Amino acid sequence: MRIAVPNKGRLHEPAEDLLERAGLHIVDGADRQLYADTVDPEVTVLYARAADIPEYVSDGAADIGITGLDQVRESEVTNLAELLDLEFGSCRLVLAAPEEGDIETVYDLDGGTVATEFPNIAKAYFADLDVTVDIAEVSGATELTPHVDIADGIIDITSTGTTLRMNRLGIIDEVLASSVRLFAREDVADDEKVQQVEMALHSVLSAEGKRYLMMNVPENAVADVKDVLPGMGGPTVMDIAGSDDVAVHAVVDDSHVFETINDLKQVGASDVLVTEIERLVE
Ligand SMILES: Nc1ncnc2c1ncn2[C@@H]1O[C@H](COP(=O)(O)OP(=O)(O)OP(=O)(O)O)[C@@H](O)[C@H]1O
Ligand SMILES: O=P(O)(O)OC[C@H]1O[C@H](OP(=O)(O)OP(=O)(O)O)[C@H](O)[C@@H]1O
Ligand SMILES: [Mg+2]
Repeated sequence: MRIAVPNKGRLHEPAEDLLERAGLHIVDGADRQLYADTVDPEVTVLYARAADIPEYVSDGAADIGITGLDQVRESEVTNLAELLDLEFGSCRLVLAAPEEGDIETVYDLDGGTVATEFPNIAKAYFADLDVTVDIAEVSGATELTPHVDIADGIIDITSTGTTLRMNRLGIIDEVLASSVRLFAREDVADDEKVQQVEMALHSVLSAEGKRYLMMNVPENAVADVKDVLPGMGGPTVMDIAGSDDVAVHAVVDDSHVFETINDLKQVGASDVLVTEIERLVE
């Protein structure tokens, strides 16, 4: 089973980091530039450009891929199944035009030209709205094109909005909200190995924003402690050898930890430990 992972650019590091945290450690292979082994002898990594990954998975060069939804849509391959939203690389593909120009809605672009690195997404977007435009395909610096009379508007990625602002371009419409996805070729999506990888990555996402609380509690205060804990399911209660206290363990949302610890102290808990959770398999 082969996973295609971005080889460079902004998605490379977070994608590798996620595999690491999921326990799918990458072992230095002979040629890490192209392929790498993982701790699981049945799973290898293929490093590829973010834009090529959907095609590679579709064609069988890899079985699973990690890349942006924008790249999956642009590739127009139809045999992929999305397994997970990996919740990084979030951005929006937007239609934008010069702020001081006379283009205020998408319909003002009818008969005009739009520059983009995403010609297939752009064509589908305008076809849907029945707006006729020429698509000028560019490979970067799209934001410049309206200022050098190459295009009337653009469809491009924005995240902080800095680049659009610097180029005095205003957003007219959102074309696609994107983030990085885990996807597999449909014919292998239900395979055991694919499911195992999905579960491993999912467990990392599930643990995000959660904390593990451990504390000692007098036996007669356990009911009060349970009332205070907002955690998932009931807490785990364990005897402590040679003590009248019991140990209570629970998983709590990070956003509730501050308040919960104060409440726990009030009802008699002591020696409260808060730790991070690496993975959570539900
Ligand atoms: N602000 C952003 N700009 C560009 N891409 C983003 C942004 N935020 C998230 N992404 C995601 O990252 C993908 C771009 O990956 P790519 O490998 O091209 O990275 P890059 O950092 O733009 O590298 P390159 O130097 O090759 O342009 C996009 O398709 C999108 O899914
Ligand atoms: O809203 P912002 O935070 O400003 O981000 C958007 C910009 O980032 C990307 O460019 P990138 O840095 O990838 O350079 P590139 O055009 O060379 O790919 C994208 O093409 C936009 O230009
Ligand atoms: Mg880029």
